[in-house]
Amino acid sequence: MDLSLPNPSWSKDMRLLFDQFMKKSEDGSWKHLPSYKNKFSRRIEDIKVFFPDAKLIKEKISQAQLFPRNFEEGLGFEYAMFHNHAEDRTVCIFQGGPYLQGAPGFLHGGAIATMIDSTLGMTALIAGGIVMTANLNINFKRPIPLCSVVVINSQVDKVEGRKLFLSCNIRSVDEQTLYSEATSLFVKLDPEKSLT
Ligand SMILES: CCCCC/C=C\C/C=C\CCCCCCCC(=O)SCCNC(=O)CCNC(=O)[C@H](O)C(C)(C)COP(=O)(O)OP(=O)(O)OC[C@H]1O[C@@H](n2cnc3c(N)ncnc32)[C@H](O)[C@@H]1OP(=O)(O)O
Repeated sequence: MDLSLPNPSWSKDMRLLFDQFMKKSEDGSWKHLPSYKNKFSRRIEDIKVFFPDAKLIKEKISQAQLFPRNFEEGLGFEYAMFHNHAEDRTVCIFQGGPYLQGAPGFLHGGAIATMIDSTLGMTALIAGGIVMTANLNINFKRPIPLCSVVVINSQVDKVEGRKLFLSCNIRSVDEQTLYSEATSLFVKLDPEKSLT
């Protein structure tokens, strides 16, 4: 089940943004990225190269679920991503639910970091294949109100061999508030090196 499609917990803002990006996707310049709880099978052969322990693959990965998709509808991370291939960038529309509270009435910094890492990670994955986050720097500039909708804009800034440098920002829907900014380094995994 694609969990990045609208559901009844989505606010009017979230739905409006989703519809706008779906419209932009009609000419092929943007692409909606589906998102599943536990569908890793498409990449399982790639993953086996880096995690050669067959027992782990069979027992653990078959039970694995994507962390931000492990909340009941509307309570945690509601999000949808759209990718622009020509510009090497991804936009994530994100509504953080009540179970993501940090300071009273606001999102937890770890929840914000999760969505930043996920959005940058998807952008890096599309640009570079199997990558992992090596470094992530976040400036939290304004607190994000719980249950509000924000827009995460991420892009690939530079590629140097196996290293992909990406950045992103989080803004309010009206673009007037800059909530967070981040820079990151993703490293393309080397099939010659074991991760464990
Ligand atoms: C991984 C499987 C993906 C499969 C995808 C399937 C489906 C996708 C579905 C959903 C995707 C959602 C997206 C989620 C994204 C979430 C991503 C994460 O959170 S990953 C988890 C957190 N990260 C880690 O646990 C990584 C731990 N670190 C490592 O394993 C290693 O350090 C490494 C990052 C793999 C790099 O190790 P490696 O041996 O390969 O490289 P080197 O150490 O030789 O470094 C290469 C190069 O990079 C420079 N480097 C490395 N680290 C840093 C750093 N922290 N800061 C600065 N520079 C760094 C290093 O100096 C080398 O540079 P140079 O070549 O110039 O010498």
